[in-house]
Amino acid sequence: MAFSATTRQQNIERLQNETLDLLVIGGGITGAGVAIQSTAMNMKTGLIDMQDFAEGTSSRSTKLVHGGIRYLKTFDVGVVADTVKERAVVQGIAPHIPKPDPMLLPIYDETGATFDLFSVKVAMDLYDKLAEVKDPKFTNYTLSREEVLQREPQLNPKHLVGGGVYLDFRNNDARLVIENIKKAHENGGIMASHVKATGLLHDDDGRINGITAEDLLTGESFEIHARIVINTTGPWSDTIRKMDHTEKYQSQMRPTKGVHLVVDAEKLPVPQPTYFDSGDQDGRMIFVVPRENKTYFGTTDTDYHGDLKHPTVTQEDVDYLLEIINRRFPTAKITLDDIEASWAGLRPLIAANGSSDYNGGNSGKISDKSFKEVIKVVDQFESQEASREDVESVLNDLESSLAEDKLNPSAVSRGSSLTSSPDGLLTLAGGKITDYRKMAAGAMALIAKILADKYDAHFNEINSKNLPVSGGDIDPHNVDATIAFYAKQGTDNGLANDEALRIANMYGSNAARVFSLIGKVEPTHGLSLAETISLRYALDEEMTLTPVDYLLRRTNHLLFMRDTLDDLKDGVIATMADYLGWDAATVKAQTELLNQTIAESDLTALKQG
Ligand SMILES: Cc1cc2nc3c(=O)[nH]c(=O)nc-3n(C[C@H](O)[C@H](O)[C@H](O)COP(=O)(O)OP(=O)(O)OC[C@H]3O[C@@H](n4cnc5c(N)ncnc54)[C@H](O)[C@@H]3O)c2cc1C
Ligand SMILES: O=P(O)(O)OC[C@H](O)CO
Repeated sequence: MAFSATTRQQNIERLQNETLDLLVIGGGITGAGVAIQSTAMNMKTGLIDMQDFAEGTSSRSTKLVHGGIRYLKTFDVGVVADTVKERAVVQGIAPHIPKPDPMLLPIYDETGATFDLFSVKVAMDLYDKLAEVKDPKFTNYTLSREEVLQREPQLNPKHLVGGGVYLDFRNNDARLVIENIKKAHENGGIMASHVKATGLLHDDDGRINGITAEDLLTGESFEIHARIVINTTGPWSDTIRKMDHTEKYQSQMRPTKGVHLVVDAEKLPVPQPTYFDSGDQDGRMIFVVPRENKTYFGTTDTDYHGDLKHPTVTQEDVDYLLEIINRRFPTAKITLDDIEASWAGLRPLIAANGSSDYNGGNSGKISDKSFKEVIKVVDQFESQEASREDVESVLNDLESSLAEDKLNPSAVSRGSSLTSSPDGLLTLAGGKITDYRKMAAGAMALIAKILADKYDAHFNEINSKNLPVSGGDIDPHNVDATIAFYAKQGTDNGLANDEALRIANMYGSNAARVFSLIGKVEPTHGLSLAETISLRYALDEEMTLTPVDYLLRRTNHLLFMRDTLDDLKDGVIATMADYLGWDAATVKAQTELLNQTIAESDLTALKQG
């Protein structure tokens, strides 16, 4: 189904002229999850993102679907229970994306270790129980020191006492977003990238009924009218909440930066995803993940106060991660020059969140600071110096005692928050990619209630656990055979087996649409047939507007194919220029943007000192 640059233009015109039931601000995984469910319920839904879909945190994660076994250490069992159960749900609705990939957790006998051999078994058993893992292929087990070293001989043997192996899933985060967005579009949603919410509109009763927006590609400003507006802007959530120009809204977000670095697999060969303590007694655990023929590792977890759009990798981040990696893999001797790619993302942590509140309602006592604010605003209310809304706003932003500022970033809950401002702006923030479906289902329950109560508008119920994303029409219990079946359509039409498998794995049940382009589009500008049909599909059906959209988010070439990227990029730019009718100035600008993105990713500036 066409979902192209032309579709974007048409959708912007529709957003200007039609009143929506629901407008979603933010096209990361949280907004995409709301949009797929609201459109499945036949709500007239619009979604805008000021960047490309998934260009925020949702393409900058550790690329896992996992419950966060380390959160058990901070007794955040609620988040783990909610999230780890969702692994199987996400795999069920997007079978071509998350893939089971058991994690090796080496245990070191050192001060501040998250687990010892006893507690890791307890944690893994609880993790499996919560996730209802029953397949003996995937149930957890422990390894002796020798068995761990047999698997990963490069690991430092000093103080190593053994290890655990438990099920988690690898993920393609940006692909999960775009497949939700595409399905929402297929359901009739009105989606547009590079459209920025610039202000909130209110009716005569002061209730939010839309936004002002700007098409960032043309500079055109316009209004979008909707019965309900939900803010799913992750790290930007406070920015939207404060657009009301009411200082009463306290910040609720505490973004922390996480960095990943990529090296060639030969530099750091790991047979499976590996997860261990930093060893710095900072509560951090570090992932080392094999992906394609690379290995990436991370992450840092540092409070962030900079530009939300462009978190960057600093020398300090690199030093922190390399020190840990070279200590845990002493023969690897990874240096800055070995880094081929990198990415930095911002966790949209909720400062005052003791766990997830999918339908509102927080847990934990309130902090002393909040307690004083409550007393003050109630006194002001009683002396008519404050309104009821003022009191409600302070209550809305209570800071739980569990998340005082002094908590170190890694101890802050990864739970989510669903709140409603006094003017009716909904905000769904925090959480993880792994529980995006559950977060959205909670929000949809509230949205459906508001539409019924306020507008007498009723919509069909859905079971979002059975709502496949675009490309997800695959039996989740028979993925490999189905992917192989799809791939055969590629090899039958002249593709090499590895090319056909890459396309089948990437697009799932949409692979047939990609392969159907063979014979209709001819390779140009030196691109292979496989790359040509993949790029054409991205342009026709994935609202791909720039080479960075394609090379970083629709595919992961920029991160995991750095060594062949230079042979590819000019052909991608030239082919897009033909398709989109770019003039020389646009080609130059897009080339510069791509080169700048690549230089930022491979840390050219740091390497040049
Ligand atoms: C380092 C790191 C590792 C992680 N690893 C994992 C993991 O492996 N597994 C997991 O489950 N979770 C992981 N997470 C958490 C997960 O990535 C996030 O919880 C999730 O991506 C947040 O998605 P979101 O849609 O809420 O926010 P975002 O993805 O940031 O989306 C918000 C969107 O809103 C848009 N926006 C902002 N302002 C406006 C505006 N004014 N108008 C229009 N659009 C606007 C932005 O452009 C952005 O695209 C990780 C997070 C980090 C930082
Ligand atoms: O929640 P953290 O701090 O473990 O960071 C996110 C991980 O890297 C993957 O979810």
